[in-house]
Amino acid sequence: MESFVIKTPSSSANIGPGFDVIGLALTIYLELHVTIDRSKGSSEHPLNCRVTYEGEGEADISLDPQSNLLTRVALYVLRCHDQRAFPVETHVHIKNPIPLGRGLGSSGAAVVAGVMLGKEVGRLHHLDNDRLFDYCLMIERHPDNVGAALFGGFVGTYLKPLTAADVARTEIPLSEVLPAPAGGVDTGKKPPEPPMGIGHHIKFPWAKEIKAVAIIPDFVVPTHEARAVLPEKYTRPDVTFNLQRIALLPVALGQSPPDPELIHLAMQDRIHQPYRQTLIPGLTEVVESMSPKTQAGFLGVCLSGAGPTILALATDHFEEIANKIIDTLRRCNEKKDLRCEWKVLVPAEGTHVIR
Ligand SMILES: Nc1ncnc2c1ncn2[C@@H]1O[C@H](COP(=O)(O)OP(=O)(O)OP(=O)(O)O)[C@@H](O)[C@H]1O
Ligand SMILES: N[C@@H](CCO)C(=O)O
Repeated sequence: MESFVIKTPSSSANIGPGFDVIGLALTIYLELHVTIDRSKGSSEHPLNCRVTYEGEGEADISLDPQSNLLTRVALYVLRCHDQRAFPVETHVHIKNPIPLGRGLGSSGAAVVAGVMLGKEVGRLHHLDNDRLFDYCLMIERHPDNVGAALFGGFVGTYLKPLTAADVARTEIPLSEVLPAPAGGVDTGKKPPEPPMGIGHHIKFPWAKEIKAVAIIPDFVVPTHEARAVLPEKYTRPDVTFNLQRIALLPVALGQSPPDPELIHLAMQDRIHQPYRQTLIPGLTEVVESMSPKTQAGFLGVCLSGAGPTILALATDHFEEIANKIIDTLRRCNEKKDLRCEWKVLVPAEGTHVIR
């Protein structure tokens, strides 16, 4: 019997001005506990895989390996390597403490863990993390969450310009990359393989004094809806505003001791947060009311990913900061008893396999 655990961190994307570029891996981990009994002759489970699940969204996540996002992603990697199913007999137990659709990269973590699952069960040892990143980008098309979840820490991610033929390959509809149900009618057709070297990342330093306070409201904002409210075009002053801040952000967050005024300025944004205010009542009020001048320990604040989680960076006074943000969210929300959880997190290790 073979067994191993895949651990993948949650993540916060954007950190203010870095829309679709910057990601921060955080210390809430998705875990896959995998066992494979290759001695069994056959399996009663579809695709030779039994899926069990505990944690966030337990009632909603499909346990059918043909429909579950994680196993479909693993199967995509396997099928690109002429393996049509999981090895007999695979059991994947998913432990997921990352809240779904809240801006903490649950889908990015699922995609990264799924790609790693495909590599491990398929014994595809030649696939290094840079190549796995290409596979992730065929599924989640913005690199910030998957980059942070795969490589860990505080990262800048970017895509290389692709040839026309490669663009055509990455623009293949997701339904062809990840046919659902994955085991439907198996035509034996190989799915489109990712072009080589689509995605890249660079690691930024992170000052040890800085902690991330995640304030997690009890409602879902699906990423596709939060992307649909963004405009197609921006004005030159808004683009310049963000460029000026993104040039500061990685330096400001790497400096020890941190400079609160510089961080506060570097976390401002005009590309996504103002438009998402409609989906997250109170976001603008939180961003405009919090300042290092009036709140001890506070450095800066932003929307985490596509929201609704709010991410405050701070050196101390975490509870006071979280409570102020929760009060503002409640004041601006129709639901005055809006429930919010909060957690103090730090940069996390990237995806790894424990044997
Ligand atoms: N462990 C998992 N297993 C299966 N499906 C998952 C898992 N985690 C996330 N998903 C799918 O991803 C969806 C959430 O993705 P979405 O991109 O909307 O939000 P998010 O990734 O949590 O937030 P953000 O992208 O803003 O950080 C869930 O509704 C579910 O369909
Ligand atoms: N950069 C992405 C992250 C969410 O997945 C967005 O803000 O839409």
